[in-house]
Amino acid sequence: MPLLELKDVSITYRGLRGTVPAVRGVNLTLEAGQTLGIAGESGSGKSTLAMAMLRLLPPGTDVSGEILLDDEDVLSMKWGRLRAVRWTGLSMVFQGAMHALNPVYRVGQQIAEPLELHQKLTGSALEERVVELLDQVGMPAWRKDSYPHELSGGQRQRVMIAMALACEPDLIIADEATTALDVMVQAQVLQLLRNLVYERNVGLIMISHDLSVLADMCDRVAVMYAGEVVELGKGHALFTAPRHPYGHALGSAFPVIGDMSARNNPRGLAGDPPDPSDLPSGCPFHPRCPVAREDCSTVKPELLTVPAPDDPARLSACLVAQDGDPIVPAGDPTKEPAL
Ligand SMILES: Nc1ncnc2c1ncn2[C@@H]1O[C@H](COP(=O)(O)OP(=O)(O)OP(=O)(O)O)[C@@H](O)[C@H]1O
Repeated sequence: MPLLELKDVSITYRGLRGTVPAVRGVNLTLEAGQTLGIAGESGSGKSTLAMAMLRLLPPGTDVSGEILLDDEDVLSMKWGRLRAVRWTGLSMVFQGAMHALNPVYRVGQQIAEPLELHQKLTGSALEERVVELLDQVGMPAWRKDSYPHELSGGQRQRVMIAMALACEPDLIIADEATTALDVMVQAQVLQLLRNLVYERNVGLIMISHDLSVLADMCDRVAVMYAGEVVELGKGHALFTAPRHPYGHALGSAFPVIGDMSARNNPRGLAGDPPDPSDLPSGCPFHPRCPVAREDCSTVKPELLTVPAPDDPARLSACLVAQDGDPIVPAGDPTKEPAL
């Protein structure tokens, strides 16, 4: 049984300016001890999906489908159970730690809170655990007495990670958790997350704009476009041999670790992602797609198996790739993906 299973998850925001279908029909699974990356441009629905897993979306938002954590549907949990699950089952490290920490409490108190509440720790046992958690994220014990404004951005982010680890959750969702950190601290935090996965069999979901981090860290990566998963495959293979033109464009816009040709040929993608409340017909990517055919504007591609080297189970929602045709136009300056 997978640790996490998302079945046909769709999410629609409802507001004064109408409805926004931000996530549509997402199916994903994650096993314990595995890392799943979620990639995609800004607005593709990555954070919305993560917030739904913790049921943190604004009231009135429609969420359909199932989000099964250890076979228990997060969407139908009672409030008390959900509160416990948010720390002990899955926890999230948000982007922007400054806003997530409470400015009037010392960081040690903030790390202690879930431990008091959910693990009933008190006194010296509580203090020891706080210090141990700070140590795990590379911070000295005396930092427990600091206020958030006395810490650097990287230190605050590490405090957030210590809080997320506090109750030893089975699943951690890291949403751009390392993006704002300098390279050295980022490497430290990534190593910490890796250790948790390997040593404690934690499941990790990493949401990041930094594809080199995803390629390096993740067993599998889901590429999202306009609220849908358009490609799903093995971490590194997905960026070296994409099977969707959007995956290719994303991969060639960012350097992939160890692939100097991509580094020398960074290339952005023309145009903007579509407005989720006014999606194009057919494949939502077709207006920006360099290899779109006529039927791409009328036929909505399903997510089907399109094998790639080292990744026979790759899934791609692209009619061109599904027909075995090149997903990169002739003469494209970026590296042709291996066929
Ligand atoms: N509270 C909200 N009300 C209405 N629409 C929203 C709300 N939050 C997000 N959206 C819309 O939902 C879509 C998905 O947004 P989301 O933040 O999930 O994308 P993302 O891929 O995480 O982007 P980023 O990388 O910038 O965080 C966007 O079109 C966004 O404008």
